[in-house]
Amino acid sequence: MSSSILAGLDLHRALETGKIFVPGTWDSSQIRSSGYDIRVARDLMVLPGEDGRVGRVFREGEFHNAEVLLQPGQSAFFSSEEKLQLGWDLTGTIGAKFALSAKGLLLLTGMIVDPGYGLRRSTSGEWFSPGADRLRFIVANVGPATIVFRPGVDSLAAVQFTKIPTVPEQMRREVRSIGFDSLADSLLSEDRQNDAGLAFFRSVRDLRVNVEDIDARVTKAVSTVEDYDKRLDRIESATNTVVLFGVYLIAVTILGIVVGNFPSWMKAALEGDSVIGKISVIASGAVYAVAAIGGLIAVVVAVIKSRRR
Ligand SMILES: Nc1ccn([C@H]2C[C@H](O)[C@@H](COP(=O)(O)OP(=O)(O)OP(=O)(O)O)O2)c(=O)n1
Repeated sequence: MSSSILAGLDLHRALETGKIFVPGTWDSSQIRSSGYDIRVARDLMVLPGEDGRVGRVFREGEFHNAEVLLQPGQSAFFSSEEKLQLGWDLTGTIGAKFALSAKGLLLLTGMIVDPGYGLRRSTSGEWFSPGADRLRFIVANVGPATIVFRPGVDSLAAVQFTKIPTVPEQMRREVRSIGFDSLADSLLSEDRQNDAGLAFFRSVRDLRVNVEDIDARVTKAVSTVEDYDKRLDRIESATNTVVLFGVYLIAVTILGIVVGNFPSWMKAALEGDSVIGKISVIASGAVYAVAAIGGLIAVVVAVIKSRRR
């Protein structure tokens, strides 16, 4: 007999006869034309804590119905709402859902659901379903925005079931997931020492928090330096004004002395006999007056300019 993917009526029939999930744990709205969308369970999950680290643990039967927010960089452990009891003639293939991948959800999962997953062998050798086994996933938000999950409602992964030749009696084994057992030890135990498969994403998140902290400090330092720069500018401008004012005062004082005494120097030179003396007094008086007035104008212009800065 060849293998074939369960689709349409065959898929419905397999679901309704309990060959895939434990009755009451699956929902017909999740059926696709050739597969089934697994939902996030309301229990058996580990959610990020307050500081973004693995924190809140919901064990089997501890229900959490509120929305789960997965911030960028955060990761979580989820189980399927559906409980499995897969027949010996079926196998499942798990895949990510593109709508979630497009948001940046990274789904860490095994790919295969083995025939007989969820079944146990009794001491008398009979196979039965205790109705307990789920699928388990580690997810990480590696996207830019918060991803929201409604436990018991939202889809998490897709599964395609394939009809295969029935596993012969002598080859049947209870299917255990060593991966989950080791996760259960580290994530669900009271004494949680690490974040199991989630550590990488926590480290990335911690790194981002550190970088944001450094960024904030650099921005603050730059603004402080700019502040000091402005203050230095103001001090420099005030100092220049004081110096210019000093120069102005000296210039005005000398000008005052010269203007006050010039008539008497002029009179003495004109009454004297020396022609050179007369010319030099008149020339030096004129040069001094031009230089002093020019200097005064230059100082006033410089003061006005420095005040405008
Ligand atoms: N996301 C998944 C994928 C698989 N399984 C279940 C169904 C599989 O039949 C069983 C074993 O699958 P894997 O081989 O992928 O898991 P492990 O590597 O943990 O198991 P093992 O080491 O036994 O191969 O685990 C699960 O619970 N959750």
